[in-house]
Amino acid sequence: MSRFLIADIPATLIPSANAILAAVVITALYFIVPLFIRRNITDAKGHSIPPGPLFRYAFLRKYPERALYKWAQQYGPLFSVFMGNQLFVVISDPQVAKDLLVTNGAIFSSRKRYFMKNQTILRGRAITASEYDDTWRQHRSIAMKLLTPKAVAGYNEVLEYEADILIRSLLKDSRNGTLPVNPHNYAGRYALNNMLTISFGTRTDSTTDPLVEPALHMAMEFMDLTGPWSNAIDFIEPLQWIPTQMRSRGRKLHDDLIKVYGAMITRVRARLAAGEHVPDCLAKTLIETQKEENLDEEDLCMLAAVFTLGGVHSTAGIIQWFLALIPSHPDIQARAHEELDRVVGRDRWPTADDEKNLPYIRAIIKEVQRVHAPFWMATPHCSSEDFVYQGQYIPKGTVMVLNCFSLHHNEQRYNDSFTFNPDRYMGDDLSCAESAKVANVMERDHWTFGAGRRICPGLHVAERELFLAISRLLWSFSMYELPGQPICLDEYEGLSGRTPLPYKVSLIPRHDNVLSLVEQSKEMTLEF
Ligand code: HEM
Repeated sequence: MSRFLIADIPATLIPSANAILAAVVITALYFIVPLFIRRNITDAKGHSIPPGPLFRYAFLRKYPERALYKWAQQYGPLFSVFMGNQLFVVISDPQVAKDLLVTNGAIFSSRKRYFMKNQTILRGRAITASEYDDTWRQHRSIAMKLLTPKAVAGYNEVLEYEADILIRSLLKDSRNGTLPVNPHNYAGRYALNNMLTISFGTRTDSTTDPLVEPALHMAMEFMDLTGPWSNAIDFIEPLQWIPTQMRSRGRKLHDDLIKVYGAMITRVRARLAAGEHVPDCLAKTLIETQKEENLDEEDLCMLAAVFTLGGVHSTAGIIQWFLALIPSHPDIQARAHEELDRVVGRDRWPTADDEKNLPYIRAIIKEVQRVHAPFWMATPHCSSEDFVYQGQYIPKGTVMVLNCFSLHHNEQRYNDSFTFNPDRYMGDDLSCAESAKVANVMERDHWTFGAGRRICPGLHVAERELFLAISRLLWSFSMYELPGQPICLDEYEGLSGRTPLPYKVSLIPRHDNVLSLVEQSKEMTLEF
């Protein structure tokens, strides 16, 4: 039997070491390069996905809106970018936003099953994490019943009371304006109490109440873990299989939400069972309709939690941005004070009824929302069917991003868009909810609450809260930066919901009636 020896192969047929090396490199590149370089995707008719940057990204962690703004200038109002294997399409033009998210809302209203937010923390629940399906419709419609303009009118007394308490706590803790304050916990407790009242019929009675810290911490942790661009773990699947710190934080947050809000649901249930009076609130509605609506315990917790997750950090963030901005705009502050003195006078607080007569205050609030929208990328939607828009292909499963930063700095819509200028909203009498429905999309005030079928269901209550807090802050105080401590307006905290870096502000009461009015409002402790 003859044996085959390498030596028998003609020398010309034996690959050289260089050729082997080249083959290995080419094979490696064949498999590795696509992991880093975008690929074109076309439909059967040859339509390509929108243009976009050459590379794929694992995350865009710090200030992603700045990258989106640059790319929008380079690639146009509809561009695409790959995060790992996930295709993102970014909308930076008002008409495109309307055409896709509103007119074609049946196709562009789902949510991607992000690993951190949707799968780990909220487990597909809490409205915001549900795909566009019957569960989402059912849960959203339950929540909406508590958030209609009529329902909000019913909470007016509570919201006004909490606005009094906000002013009272600031005045007290600043020793009538002699000490500077960091507004973080005050704005946070104001928004938290409003949401606790609507969700559980309860409130916290001081900034040191044991619920304030965990509730604000969970809201902050949620914002930090759920940035739509910030987590490599969302886009690189193998990272999801190993026990990383991110994964543990996500799981812990899920467990904490169930523990804290589950205990509160249990408390409401026990009180109802004992025949005690429980004010009308989300938890009561959920418990009473649990069987009929076929909700399990986790649905209850997550639905109750989403009001504080969605409604605290956002509203409190805008109040903090307002207090950060206004001291460096003394002319704007003076005009607001003049309007309040003229319309409301100095003997009483501004109330919700005054809103229509305070156009400049309304304009300030809209302008703060424009220049400091808490969510520069709103909450991304996801397409549930293939779609071709103006010759560009958007495959099913694409993450659709509303690029609010670019929309809010569109020079055609907002002249000198990087300047804080409330005057641009003078003459705009519409609420944010009304403005979201205007026929000419170039006249919409801003995109802070998102767009289409997923638009924020809490916008009526948020608008009322913001009006009461901001009009009363302006009515009560003159606001100043501390000498040598300018407040930073460019940097911020939060990978999803943005809040200013910690700062202190000096709040000087404008007149004696501030003191006498707050003395009339006592902090109320509710039995819970
Ligand atoms: C100034 C305060 C607020 C801002 C800026 C804000 C902003 C947003 C944005 C941008 C979205 C995503 C919209 C979209 O997908 O197109 C959203 C969704 C949502 N918001 Fe708000 N929000 C605020 C207050 C509230 C409040 C007070 C509540 C609850 C009472 C709330 C509950 C929700 C819920 C449940 C969703 C998910 C809706 C869905 O997926 O169908 N938000 N919000």
